Amino acid sequence: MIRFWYKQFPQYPPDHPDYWRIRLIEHSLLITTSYFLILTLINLLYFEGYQYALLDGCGLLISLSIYYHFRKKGQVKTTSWAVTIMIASLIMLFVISTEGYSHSLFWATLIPPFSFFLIGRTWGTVISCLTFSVCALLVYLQTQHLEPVNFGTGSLFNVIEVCIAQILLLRFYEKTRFSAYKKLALRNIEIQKMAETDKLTGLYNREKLDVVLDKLLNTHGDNTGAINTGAINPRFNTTDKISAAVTHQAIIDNSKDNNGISSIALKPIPPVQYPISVAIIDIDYFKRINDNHGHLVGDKVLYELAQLLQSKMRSDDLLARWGGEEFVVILPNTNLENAIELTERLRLYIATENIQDMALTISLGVTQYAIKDNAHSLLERADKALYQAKSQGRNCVAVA
Ligand SMILES: Nc1nc2c(ncn2[C@@H]2O[C@H](COP(=O)(O)OP(=O)(O)OP(=O)(O)O)[C@@H](O)[C@H]2O)c(=O)[nH]1
Repeated sequence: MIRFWYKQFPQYPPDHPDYWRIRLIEHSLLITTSYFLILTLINLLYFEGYQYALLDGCGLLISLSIYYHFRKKGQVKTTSWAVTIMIASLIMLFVISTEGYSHSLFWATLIPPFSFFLIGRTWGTVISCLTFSVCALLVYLQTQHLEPVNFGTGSLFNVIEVCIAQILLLRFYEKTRFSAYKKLALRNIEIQKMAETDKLTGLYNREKLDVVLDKLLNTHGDNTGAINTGAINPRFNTTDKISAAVTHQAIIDNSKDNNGISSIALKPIPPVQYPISVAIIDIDYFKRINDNHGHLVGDKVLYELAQLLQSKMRSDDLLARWGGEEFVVILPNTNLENAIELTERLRLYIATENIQDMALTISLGVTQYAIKDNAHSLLERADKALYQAKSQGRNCVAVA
C-alpha cells in the first residue's frame, strides 16, 4: 500500500533537484490523508463533534484530490503550493474555530516545517509569520477573558498528534538532508578521483604526480641530514602532517569505468622514506603501433602496459602516467643502485611479455633525489637520462 502511494516520475530521477520535494509532497499527502481520516473518525465516533468531523472530512477530500491531481500531472510547484495552503488553512480554521483553546495552538507549529520544506524560505517565512500572528492574537484574546486553562482529553489528543506529526516530519527532513549530503560527498570523491586519475590507464595523472612530488620533496628542505643515508626519516611516519595529507584520498577503487578500460587499483601513498629515486618510462616506437594498428589498439597497449608495470610495483612505489606513452615511478627508500636494478628488472619483464600480441620494449631514465632538488629539476634529470637511453638504441636503462 505504502509503495503504491509513492509514484516514481521518470522525468524526476534521483539526481533531479525536485526529486526530494516530490517525495516530501507524497509524504505530506500521505500524512495529511491519514491524519484527516483518523481525525474524522475520532471526531465522529468518539467526541461526536460533527462540526470538526466535517472539517476533517473536507481536509480528507482535498488531500486526496491534490494527490490524485499530482499523480496524474506531476506538477511539482503547483502541488507544493496546494499542499501548503491546504495544511495551513485547515490548521488555522481549526485553531480559530476553537479560539485557541484545548491546546489547539499546538497545531500551528506544524505550518512552518511544511511551508518551509515545500515552498521555500521566503514564502515559508511569510506564511509562518501570518500563522503565529493569528496565534498571538488568540492568546491575547484569551488573556482578556481571564478564563481558567482547560486541559481535557481533546487537549491531550492535540498535543500527542502534533508531536507525532512533528517527529515524522523532522525524521523525513533529516533523512533527505542526510541523503543529499551523502550524495554530495560521494560526488566530491568522484570529482577528486577524476581530477587526479588518468582515465585511460586508471593510474595517477601528471597533476597528481606533481602535487605528490612537491609535497614529498618540500618536506625535505629543513631536514637534509637524513638524505642519502638510506635510513627511514623518522619525521615521516603515518602521523606526519604532510605524508598524512598525501596519503589521504589516495585509494582508488577497483570498479571498472564505463568503457571498461581503467580499473587499476592504486595503493595509498606511503609515508616518505629517503633516499628517493625516480624513473621515467617510455614505450619504444609507440608511434608505429598507432600507425600500424590504429589508436584504439594503441590505447589498449597503454592500458595493458600500465597494468603490467603496476603489478611489479612494490607496496611503497608510486606509478603515474606522465602523458602520452610516458610513465613516472617514484621509488621511496631506494638509492640509485637499487633503482637501476629495479628498473632493469622492469625493462626485462616488459620485453618478455606480449601486449596485444605484440612484443614491446621500454626505455627508462633513472635518477636519485639530491639536496636542493625540486620536483621540476628531479624530473628534468630523469628525462635527460631517458633521452640518453633512447639515443643509446632504446630498450635500456640510463642514469643521470
Ligand atoms: N593511442 C594513443 N596514442 C598516444 C596517446 N598519447 C600519445 N600517443 C601517441 O604516442 C606517440 C608517441 O610518438 P613519439 O613521441 O614519436 O615516440 P615513439 O614513436 O614511441 O618513439 P620513441 O619514443 O622515440 O621510441 C604519438 O604517435 C602519439 O600520437 C594515447 O593516449 N593513446
